[in-house]
Amino acid sequence: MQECRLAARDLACRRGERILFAGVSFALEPGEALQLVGPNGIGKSSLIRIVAGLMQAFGGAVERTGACGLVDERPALDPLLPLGEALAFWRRIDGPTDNELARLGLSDLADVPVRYLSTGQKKRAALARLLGQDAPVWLLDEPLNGLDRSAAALARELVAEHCAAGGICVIASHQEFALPALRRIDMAEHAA
Ligand SMILES: Nc1ncnc2c1ncn2[C@@H]1O[C@H](COP(=O)(O)OP(=O)(O)OP(=O)(O)O)[C@@H](O)[C@H]1O
Repeated sequence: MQECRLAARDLACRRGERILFAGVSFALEPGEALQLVGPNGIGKSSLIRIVAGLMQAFGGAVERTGACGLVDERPALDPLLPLGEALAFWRRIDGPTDNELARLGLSDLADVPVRYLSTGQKKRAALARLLGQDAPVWLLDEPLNGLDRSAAALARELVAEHCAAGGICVIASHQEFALPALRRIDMAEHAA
């Protein structure tokens, strides 16, 4: 696993004219995970996007060592391509990987265009892409949404394995995660 660290100092976020949150700080070392909790609209996804570098913070700073992989509701897979080819596109960039299709129970869907996949199958495909990416910092926005019980159990297992291997994970989720080194931030405590 590539070296990794992730820290946020006094982060604040503004969307439109509204300050969503302020004063969010954390520091994660290899093997540690952070769960963001709080009601709908409090700013969990916004915080994930700031940490991913997709949105500018209104205040504060993020320091990250190591590549990050993001899973949110928009899988980075070409909707027009069969799933196998859509993942192969990334494999050409990320390098060869173990058979992540099989791990996610997607082997039979390699020929199905991404746009025809169900919600849960798309989420599994996004997790397959994440595995292939081999990034030490995982940013997971509602990773269990749409997954059936066994796929949700697998996703939790993947997160636990990733942390056990020295990775870092930030998870925005309303579901419980049981991890040895899990911290929680209740975003409601930082609402501005
Ligand atoms: N482009 C935008 N301009 C203004 N406000 C926005 C924009 N995008 C999102 N918002 C608002 O920012 C707030 C926070 O949204 P965000 O998706 O970060 O919340 P969340 O905590 O992840 O919610 P959920 O639990 O429903 O996923 C919401 O009130 C949303 O309407």
